[in-house]
Amino acid sequence: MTANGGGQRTVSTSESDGARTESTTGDAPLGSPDIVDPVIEARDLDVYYGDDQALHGINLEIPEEQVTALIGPSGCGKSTFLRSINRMNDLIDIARVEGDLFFREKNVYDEDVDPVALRRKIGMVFQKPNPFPKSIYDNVAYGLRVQGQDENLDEKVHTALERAALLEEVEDQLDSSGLDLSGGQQQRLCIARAIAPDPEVILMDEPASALDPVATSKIEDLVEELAEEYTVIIVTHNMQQAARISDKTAVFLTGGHLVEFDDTDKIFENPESDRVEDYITGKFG
Ligand SMILES: Nc1ncnc2c1ncn2[C@@H]1O[C@H](COP(=O)(O)OP(=O)(O)OP(=O)(O)O)[C@@H](O)[C@H]1O
Repeated sequence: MTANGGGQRTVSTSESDGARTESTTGDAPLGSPDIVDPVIEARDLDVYYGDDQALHGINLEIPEEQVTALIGPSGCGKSTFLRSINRMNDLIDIARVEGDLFFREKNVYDEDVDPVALRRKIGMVFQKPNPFPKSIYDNVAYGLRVQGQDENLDEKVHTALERAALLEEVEDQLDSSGLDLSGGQQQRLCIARAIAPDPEVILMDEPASALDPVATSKIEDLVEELAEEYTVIIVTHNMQQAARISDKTAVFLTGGHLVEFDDTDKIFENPESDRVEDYITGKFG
């Protein structure tokens, strides 16, 4: 994978309200609310798989401690964008990133960024629950041990399970295999594993799509709770889910373009783009 860490970028700061307004080489999506001190910032981000361009000139600022939903039809690049944030696309040989992706104003594609350290700060939860074939305790402790964060391990494991709304259900069986839990519990275990190292951002790629309605509802409640402490970015196919749990919504449309980004209520009640309105109202996609 290659990346251009030195994209063109101009930033001006409005002194009146402290909000940043930016002009870049690419177009901002419609809507584009002023985000003060964004945690994640994409500037003219292009992603290619071989010769195929999956994302075109993405400009997006993600606010702190809110839930941002990424929605759009299949193949529009939602997962690609999510994976570019913590460099999971590095694991795909033919993936190539151009443009800038900042985490707290540091370009994550700079040469001095260690992707493993980055993923501690920007954790990820996948569509299909993927616990390790280990005990519940060891699933959560795994990342902490690898990172040498094993002082007060019991306390950290308990805290992570509690934050993932799983502790009550498993506290008497921490030595049992994580694989013996239900699908919904396994997904909450994966969330506990992701938050144990105390990240700032949690990326979620359709975390409830493999779950039944009750388990889905628990994950949705949990996502809203997590946003009190973490910045959550969630890909979902389920528009009702995006409307229920997110504060901001980014709409990607076919061809890998980010068309509109705004407060979730605005996107669902009165979007700027006719194409977004057609998508939201089910006319395509
Ligand atoms: N590993 C890969 N190798 C080659 N092309 C890929 C790869 N992953 C994704 N793509 C292509 O990139 C484009 C965007 O895919 P991506 O999975 O990011 O879309 P998506 O919006 O998340 O789709 P879905 O909602 O179906 O999961 C698609 O054309 C897809 O075929």
